[in-house]
Parts: sequence; structure tokens; C-alpha cells
Amino acid sequence: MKRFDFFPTPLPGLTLVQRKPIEDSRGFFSRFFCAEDFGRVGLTRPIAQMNHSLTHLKGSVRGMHFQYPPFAEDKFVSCVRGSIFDVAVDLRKESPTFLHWHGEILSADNQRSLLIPAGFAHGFQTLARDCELLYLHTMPYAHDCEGALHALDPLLEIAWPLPIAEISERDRTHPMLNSQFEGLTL
Ligand SMILES: Cc1cn([C@H]2C[C@H](O)[C@@H](COP(=O)(O)OP(=O)(O)O[C@H]3O[C@@H](C)C(=O)[C@@H](O)[C@H]3O)O2)c(=O)[nH]c1=O
Repeated sequence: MKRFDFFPTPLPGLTLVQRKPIEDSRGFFSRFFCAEDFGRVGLTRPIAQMNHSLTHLKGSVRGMHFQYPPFAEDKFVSCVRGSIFDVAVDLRKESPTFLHWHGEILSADNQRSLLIPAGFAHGFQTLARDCELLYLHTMPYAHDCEGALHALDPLLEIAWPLPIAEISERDRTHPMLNSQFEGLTL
């Protein structure tokens, strides 16, 4: 029995994952991750870290974050409480979709996740109060390799669905992109 459906997005390698829970009168049972199935859509490295976040306010934005090589990471992002507009930006130097973004609504109800390959920046906006996210990462957190784009960068033009209600001090001060940014070579 298939536990997931995988859908390609306009950005090569970025994959929308539809979990397929088994429901009964008690509720549901759902496979959350499967190395074999995910390997077929490009996630071939083992999971190194798992993180959990809670965001209280509707309209909050976190992002756009990535890690530079050698800590560039694949990320599997899910919203297990509430609903978010989840966005990935292609930063791969040679990619035909360099600096394009793609967004998907991920929610506890729709049971969708985004599988984001290394070489992308990631961020999201909450569409409800008290949203909780789970992340699987193929590389550990490496403070010295952190990179970020500004969520309101005019070169990206990310269409956030709501006015930004809250954003961290760090995320508010990321520099805007300029023509010197050549992208990531992995
Ligand atoms: C991301 C991260 C942060 N931290 C620490 C640093 C800081 O003191 C505190 C909060 O960090 P931040 O403000 O960066 O948290 P946050 O803005 O939620 O960062 C997250 O944003 C989304 C968009 C992602 O894609 C995630 O991978 C992650 O980068 O937690 C870790 O210890 N491990 C981690 O993996």
C-alpha cells in the first residue's frame, strides 16, 4: 500500500509529498518518513537531525534560511499543527530556475510536506495561530555555515499571503540580494 504520493513542482528536485494516513474510528496512523520511498525522489542521505518549532502569531514569517556547503542540507518540512504557506527558493548556481521560488500550503489537515533539496533557501508564513513544524535534516545545524535571504527581497518577490505580523530581529536584517550573488555550487 502506498503511504505517500510525490508530486514534482516547477523547481527541479523540489517535491511535494502527500502523506496517506490510514484512518479508522480512533483517528489515523500515518507513515511520516521512509528512507526507501524518499530515496526514489532524491533524498539519498541519512537524516542527521530533527527539529520542532512553534510559532504563536498568525502572519509570522521565518526565513529564508539555508546552509552553505559543506553543510548544505536537504530538508523535509511538515506542519503538524495549524497551517502555513511554505516557500523554497532555488539557489543552485547552474539551475534553470535559479532564484525562482515556489510556495505550497502545508497543514495538519492536508497532511502535505515539502522535500527541499540542498541548494534551496526555505521559509514560511503562518496562516493560523500556534503553528508547529517538524523538520528532518540531512546535515546538522552549523551556525558558521548559516546563510539567509530577506523574505521581502525585491529580486525574489515572494507573494506572502498575509501582511507580516512578526519576524525575528535576525530575519529582519538579512541583506537584500545584489547582482554579485552567484548562487551555490554544491
Ligand atoms: C535552526 C537552528 C537554530 N538553533 C538555535 C539558534 C537560535 O538561538 C535559536 C532560534 O534559531 P532561529 O531564529 O534561526 O530559528 P528559526 O528562524 O525558526 O530557524 C528555522 O527557520 C526555518 C525557516 C528553517 O528552514 C529552519 O531550518 C530553521 O532555519 O535556535 C539551533 O540550536 N539549531 C538549529 O537547527
